[in-house]
Amino acid sequence: MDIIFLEQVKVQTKLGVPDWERMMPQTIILDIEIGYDLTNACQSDAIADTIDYGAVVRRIRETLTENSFKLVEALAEHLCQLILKEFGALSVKIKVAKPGILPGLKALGVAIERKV
Ligand SMILES: Nc1nc2c(c(=O)[nH]1)N=C([C@H](O)[C@@H](O)CO)CN2
Repeated sequence: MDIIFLEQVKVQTKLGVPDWERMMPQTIILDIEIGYDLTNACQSDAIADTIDYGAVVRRIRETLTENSFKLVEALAEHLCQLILKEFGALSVKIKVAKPGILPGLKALGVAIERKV
């Protein structure tokens, strides 16, 4: 499977289990691997034959402004389903990290993979 990757994407969103945590946006960091057949794009050199990674980032920022989640798990699932359905990806692997939440560790979060 060919991969389009987006590394260390910083996004502002309202996220967290306690109500107070969702009152203000916080920074999360996303690592995303989008599975897609890039054979045609490699030959044609045409953006129409691939998934425009800039469009994916813009859509992620938009949906994470419009939506608020309690769990990083729910946020990760939402993004996987959006990329599969709206961009025609064959698979999506996503890691969602919340930095600076607990003392003594750099970040925590989840990583999930979904396929069509
Ligand atoms: N598995 C998870 N555990 C926890 C989450 C989560 O999203 N998934 N979230 C929290 C709180 O939001 C915490 O980050 C801050 O109070 C706790 N555990």
